[in-house]
Amino acid sequence: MDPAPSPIRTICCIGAGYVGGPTMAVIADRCPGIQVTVVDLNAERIAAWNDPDLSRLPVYEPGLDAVVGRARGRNLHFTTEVDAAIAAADMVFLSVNTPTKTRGVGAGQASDLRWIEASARQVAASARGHTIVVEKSTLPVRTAETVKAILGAAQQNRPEGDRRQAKTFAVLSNPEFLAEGTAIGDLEAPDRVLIGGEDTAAIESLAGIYATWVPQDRILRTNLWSSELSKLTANAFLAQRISSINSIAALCEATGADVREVGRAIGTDSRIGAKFLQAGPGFGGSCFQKDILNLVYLCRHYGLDEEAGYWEQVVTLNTWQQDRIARMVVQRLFGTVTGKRLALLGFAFKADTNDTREAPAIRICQNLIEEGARLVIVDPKVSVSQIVTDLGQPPSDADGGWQAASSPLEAASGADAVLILTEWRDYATLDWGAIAAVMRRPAWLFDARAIADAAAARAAGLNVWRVGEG
Ligand SMILES: NC(=O)c1ccc[n+]([C@@H]2O[C@H](COP(=O)([O-])OP(=O)(O)OC[C@H]3O[C@@H](n4cnc5c(N)ncnc54)[C@H](O)[C@@H]3O)[C@@H](O)[C@H]2O)c1
Ligand SMILES: O=c1ccn([C@@H]2O[C@H](COP(=O)(O)OP(=O)(O)O[C@H]3O[C@H](CO)[C@@H](O)[C@H](O)[C@H]3O)[C@@H](O)[C@H]2O)c(=O)[nH]1
Repeated sequence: MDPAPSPIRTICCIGAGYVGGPTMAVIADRCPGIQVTVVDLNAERIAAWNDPDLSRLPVYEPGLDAVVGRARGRNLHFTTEVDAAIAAADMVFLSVNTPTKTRGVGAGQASDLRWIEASARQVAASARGHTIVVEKSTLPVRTAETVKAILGAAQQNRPEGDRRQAKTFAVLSNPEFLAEGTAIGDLEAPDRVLIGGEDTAAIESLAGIYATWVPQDRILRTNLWSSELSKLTANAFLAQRISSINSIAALCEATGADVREVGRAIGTDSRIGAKFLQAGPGFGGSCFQKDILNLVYLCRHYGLDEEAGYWEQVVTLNTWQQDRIARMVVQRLFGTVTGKRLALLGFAFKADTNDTREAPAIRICQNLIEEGARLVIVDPKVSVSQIVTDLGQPPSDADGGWQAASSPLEAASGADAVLILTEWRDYATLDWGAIAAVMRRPAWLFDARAIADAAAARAAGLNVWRVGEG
């Protein structure tokens, strides 16, 4: 029989990123009796988490500042002292990055697990007594085997004569389903919490933490492999819906149908559901593409080539949608954008985040830069230095260059077109009369999010293209 679950008093989370930071902040907020320490090798990031000015946290998420403000210094700590935090912890979350491999076997598809391995080795070296190790990162199915093997070697690696208490470990999978921009709401009221494992006491220790604020029927327990695979599968299904609706958007444009009407018509079927049917410039973010490619790689690894091809098509269609939008802009601007000023509204991969990882804006901008356009980019949360990194070139006013603007009106000044790429709420209420007045005619609005007031833009004399509108 498994021993009774022991209450958790100290948590260490390795990785103070978009997941580690908000997730641990909510746990600390909801469980004042648990000391939570978030560690990272990146000293700059840790300093930002400790910044007394809560508007300067390294992750922008609505509501995060209030949660951090309540818990930080009380039972929520951010530090670079990784080993000490692991040694003090009853439970260690691994919340490190797992990007797609860029070289070697599986490059372009498989997950790069070097950070998971390094953090597991650090836990193996620094843990004391019994430690529950929780995979919070998104991982290929069966990664827990690797984590267990590394932790298991901790005992064997002990120097002879080491009389300290033996180290023991339990490994759990507890993937995170938060979406950026709504992370705090998702964490405070999740659809479900998923815990995979073999050790019942460990599972119940972790379930006990969540049960502080999550109803029991939303805490799902599975085996390790189902838990790991469920995370990849959830993202694959969500991304598949976006590629599906984007493919229909193109057909709507060609036939006179309207993708929003089609979305509403199919979304009211309770078997389909209304969510994730917004056509747009393609999905971005650090997860969807990486996780589907990982699924593709796993299918191929297990000899399931047809399945691999099926899922791969979701990513292919997404890239096609981004290229299609850039091509369409060029085509409508008389086949050339060389030397033309184009205002780009929104650079983040979705609204309410400063994250630009895999943002569709990056590829669309690169395509337009390649065509010689002069881009003027504005985003309420993305820094100029981030855009420099993403586009791989500093601002310039040359053909094939980009500059930053501080408002949509400034970006539109002298422009032939405004292109909306992120659905920031402010873009729904832009003053099209004022914008049209400063643009060069004939002028266009290309609304890849279908968020702007198209009637007002048309009334102001702009030509309007909206994604999915025939
Ligand atoms: N971003 C999301 O919305 C989201 C949602 C659900 C799941 N995930 C998954 O969660 C994981 C983390 O994602 P993220 O967006 O927070 O990544 P991130 O890059 O923002 O953060 C990861 C952090 O881990 C740190 N790190 C790496 N190795 C370390 C080590 N050995 N010791 C200490 N720190 C180390 C890095 O410095 C970095 O700050 C990924 O597997 C991702 O797929 C992400
Ligand atoms: O109808 C829709 C919904 C989303 N998107 C786009 O899809 C991308 C991803 O959006 P979203 O899923 O809301 O944000 P993420 O933060 O990437 O969250 C996803 O990826 C996370 C990381 O794995 C998971 O935890 C979440 O459950 C999953 O929703 C963004 O570019 C959105 O603009 C659309 O184009 N149309």
